[in-house]
Amino acid sequence: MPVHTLTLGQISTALANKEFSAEELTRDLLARIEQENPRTNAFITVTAEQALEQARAADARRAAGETGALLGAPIAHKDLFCTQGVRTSCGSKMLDNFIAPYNATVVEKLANAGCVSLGKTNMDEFAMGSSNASSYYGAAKNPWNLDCIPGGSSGGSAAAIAARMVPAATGTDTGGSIRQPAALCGLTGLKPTYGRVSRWGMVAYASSLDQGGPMARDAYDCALLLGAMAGFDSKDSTSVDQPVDDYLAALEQPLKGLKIGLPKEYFGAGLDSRIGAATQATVAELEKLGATVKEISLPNLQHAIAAYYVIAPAEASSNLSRFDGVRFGHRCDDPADLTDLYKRSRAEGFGAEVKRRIMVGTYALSAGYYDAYYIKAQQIRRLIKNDFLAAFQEVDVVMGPTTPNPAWALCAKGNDPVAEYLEDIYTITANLAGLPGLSMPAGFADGLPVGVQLLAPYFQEGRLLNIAHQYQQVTDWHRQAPTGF
Ligand SMILES: NC(=O)C[C@H](N)C(=O)O
Repeated sequence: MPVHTLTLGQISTALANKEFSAEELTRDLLARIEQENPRTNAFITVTAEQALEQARAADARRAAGETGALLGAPIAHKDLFCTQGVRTSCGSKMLDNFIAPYNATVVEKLANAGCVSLGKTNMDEFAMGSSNASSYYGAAKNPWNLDCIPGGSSGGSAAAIAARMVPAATGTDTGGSIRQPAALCGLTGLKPTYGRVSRWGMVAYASSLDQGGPMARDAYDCALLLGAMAGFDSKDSTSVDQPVDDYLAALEQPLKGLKIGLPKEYFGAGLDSRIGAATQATVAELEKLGATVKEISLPNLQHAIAAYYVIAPAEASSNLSRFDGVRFGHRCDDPADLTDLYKRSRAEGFGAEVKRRIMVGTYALSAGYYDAYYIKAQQIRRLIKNDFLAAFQEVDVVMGPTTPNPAWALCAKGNDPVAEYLEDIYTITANLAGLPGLSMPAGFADGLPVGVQLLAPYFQEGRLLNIAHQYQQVTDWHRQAPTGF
């Protein structure tokens, strides 16, 4: 089998069995990226030399007797994780010239585990979007249909994995940015509990919502990666000091007795009926594995988009104020004075969607409107969290579609930001409540992948991976590859 078709788990076994070296594997995948990246635009930067160096180091560590499962494992990083000596653009002209002076904790942890990073993946500008269309570097394309979006904002990571350029990648999820592109590209993606994975060196978008996590083809690979990414970090004040579970061991637990809740609000108007049917078929499959299913209610779901699109822009307007043309990033030519420098650097450096959110967020936080918008949104957030806490009194996990629709045509929603915001309806509540969520492949609609989402109580990532893994033992949606890749 060509190496690019292997999952991370298969690669790990093959490297341990010395079927190939990390360096040989890396060379093959770099050639694969050279061939497939022009069609998909999944990578913003390919770090060939550094990857080969890391691969040789992994081979040397193995020769010296080390046996780690990720020793020599190829990955890619979403381009908002700081990578020392490598451009970290956040998909923005603003950071097109920014070479990070240090590694994000996630990057460091995966490198220490022996991972080989092949490069930095495309994304919506500053992670604002659900299509990857707002990237300064052009949209990434969905390998299942190159005329469609791969989802966003971690669209480049999703496209790179679906196109078999790399078996796994990091993503970040503020309102669905791991789970939605995973769903639209036929992948498995996990947003951990808020605080589970360090955000040090992860460029901030909306700090009370952002969380990094793994994207891969199956739950096994996500478990492998999450085990290396998760853990307390004193450099991130939102990091939670709680032991990391053995996610690989959790995979094997039988599902007998698992109680699944299906929120009735998930199956109303706006849901593509084919995705509704795929979700029901997934439920039936899990019932066969011993789960029981119950209808539940999340009554405040209807307010989630409105609340999110106040809170996220509000936090973004604050976080992005640091990009002022003074310390780093884009600076306009020949500024007349300091005000002119700020104004023109920001006007030139940010794209339309980022500007829209800075303006919305600044408005929502302004003195006269703070109570009416920001405080109200925070109150709704509490109601949404309470809905979940009540649901988890009755069931172990909440399940539903990841997205209301499959991937749409590139630019189809270009002039209608709200239409794109509505695509986040099922994913943003996990961020508002801080809960872990996973999307797994569950079928197709007209040849485009469809995902099902599982949500669990805080720090039960192992449970989510367990359910997805058991489901993936009896289904093969996750094994399908897009035609031509
Ligand atoms: N960053 C995310 O999680 C994506 C979400 N659609 C947003 O634009 O905020």
